[in-house]
Amino acid sequence: MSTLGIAVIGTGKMGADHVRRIGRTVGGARVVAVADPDGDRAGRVAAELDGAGAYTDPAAALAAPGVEAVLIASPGPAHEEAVLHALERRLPVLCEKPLTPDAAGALRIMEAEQRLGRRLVQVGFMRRHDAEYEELKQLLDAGGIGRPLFLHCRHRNASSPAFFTSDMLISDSVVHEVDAARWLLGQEVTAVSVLSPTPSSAAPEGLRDPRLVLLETSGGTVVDVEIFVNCGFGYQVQCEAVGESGSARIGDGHAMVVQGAGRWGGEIAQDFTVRFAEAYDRQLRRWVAAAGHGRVAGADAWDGYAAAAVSEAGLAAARSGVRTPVELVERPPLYR
Ligand SMILES: NC(=O)c1ccc[n+]([C@@H]2O[C@H](COP(=O)([O-])OP(=O)(O)OC[C@H]3O[C@@H](n4cnc5c(N)ncnc54)[C@H](O)[C@@H]3O)[C@@H](O)[C@H]2O)c1
Ligand SMILES: O[C@H]1[C@H](O)[C@@H](O)[C@H](O)[C@@H](O)[C@H]1O
Repeated sequence: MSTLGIAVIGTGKMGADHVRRIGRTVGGARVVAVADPDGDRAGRVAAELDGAGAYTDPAAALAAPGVEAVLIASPGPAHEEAVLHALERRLPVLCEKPLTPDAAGALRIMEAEQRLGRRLVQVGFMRRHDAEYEELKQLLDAGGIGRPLFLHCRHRNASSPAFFTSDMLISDSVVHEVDAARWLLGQEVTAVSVLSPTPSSAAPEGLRDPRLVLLETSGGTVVDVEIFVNCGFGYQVQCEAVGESGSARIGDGHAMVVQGAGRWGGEIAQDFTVRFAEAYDRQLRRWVAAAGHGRVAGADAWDGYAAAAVSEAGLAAARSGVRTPVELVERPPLYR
């Protein structure tokens, strides 16, 4: 059986995790090159692989022998350049979220794809591949709880990395809920408001954590998102949909519940690599299968662009304290 040769750009936490998944749990693909400006890190990841080249320059990794597809797991601001290089080579791309932190960068990627006349870019919005999210979408699509009125979302991380900024609570974290809401509801987000309480005393100095983000949608649904990236106790991603005739909730965790000594309870995942392990596997398997045929199997560049436009409006709303409308360009035919 032929296998898809993948170059992985960025070998930090997520890139190294994807490399392990491609080797262990995803069939039909192999990593043939990795790139990271931190050459030691790239070298350590490549050393675990059979014959993969390690590079400090992403462009050199894309030009390496056997590269047929690209997985980008560098920080968000570096995504645009890497995606455009991959498109110049007509390579299918799985780009970690956010596609770009800003709408203008995502538009440039869409323009490059339109010049090629093909969609080659998939965005790593992995919740679209999570079994619980898929079940909720099926229920909503089937009208199982009637017209959706609210999505109540909670997104909590045990702690944030040192490089995390107040803007990233919106552009790097809430961007997941933006995509999930657009996908679950089949609607665009039209306006954003942000409320920021007095920061938690556990938040690093200067970080506006937590925040409450309100999204209004084209179909009149209201989505509230609590984002709290230093909650201390674990990784929690929950979503309750409330419709005209019922409600449905996902993300409560399904670990064993233990009762004893006047208490009952279970464990909370500490990290996204645990909570979304199966979703990352499924995302990779679907992408590998689709990329082999020049297709995408998940969020595309339009979805990446729409999410970036909502993030931009969210950042403006957070600064001004004023409800901010989302301006989208007309959806090009390639993405309809
Ligand atoms: N889908 C998810 O649940 C999820 C989870 C975590 C991270 N992410 C995303 O994955 C990406 C990486 O996040 P991370 O947590 O692994 O960060 P990280 O800091 O652990 O790793 C980033 C790596 O990219 C390297 N890098 C920096 N600039 C680069 C460039 N120009 N080209 C190539 N590599 C470069 C860094 O040296 C580092 O090794 C981000 O886009 C992040 O939002 C997604
Ligand atoms: O980059 C990470 C990742 O996307 C996680 O899924 C999310 O929970 C974090 O908030 C974010 O910082």
